[in-house]
Amino acid sequence: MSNSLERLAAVIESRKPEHGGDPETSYVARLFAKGDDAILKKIGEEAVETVMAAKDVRAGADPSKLLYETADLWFHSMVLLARFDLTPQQVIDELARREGVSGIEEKAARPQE
Ligand SMILES: N=c1c2ncn([C@@H]3O[C@H](COP(=O)(O)OP(=O)(O)OP(=O)(O)O)[C@@H](O)[C@H]3O)c2ncn1[C@@H]1O[C@H](COP(=O)(O)O)[C@@H](O)[C@H]1O
Repeated sequence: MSNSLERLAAVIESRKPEHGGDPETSYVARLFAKGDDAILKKIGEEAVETVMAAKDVRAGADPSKLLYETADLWFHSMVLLARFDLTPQQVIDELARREGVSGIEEKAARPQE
C-alpha cells in the first residue's frame, strides 16, 4: 500500500477516543466524538461534491477540482473504515482479489435470487 495511505490510517487510528484523540484540536477526533451518523453524513456530502466536481470539469472547469473532492471522499471513507476497525489495505486486498475478473462475468455468475 502507498506509504502515505498507511501513515494517514495510523494518524486516523490515533485520533480514536480510546487512544486519547482530542476533539478540541483534531478534526478526526471530533468526527469520532460526534458519532457514526456524523461520519456517514460527511461521506454523503463528499460523494455529492465529487459528482458535482466531475460535472463542472466536464463543463470545462480545472480538473484539479475533481482531485480535491476525491481526496476529501477518500479521506472520509478512511475515517469510516477506521470506525469499524477496517484498513485501506483490506480494501486494496479486495481490489486485488477482483483483479482480472470482468464485472460483467462476475455479475452473471452470482446466484440467482
Ligand atoms: N486529509 C485530511 C483532510 N481532508 C479534509 N479534511 C477536513 O475535512 C473537513 C470537511 O471538509 P469540508 O470541505 O466539507 O468543510 P466544512 O463544510 O467546513 O466541514 P464541516 O463543518 O461540514 O465538517 C475540513 O475541516 C477539512 O479540513 C481533512 N482533515 C484531516 N486530514 C488528514 O487527517 C490528519 C489528522 O487531522 P486532525 O485529526 O485534524 O489532526 C491530517 O494531518 C491530515 O493528514
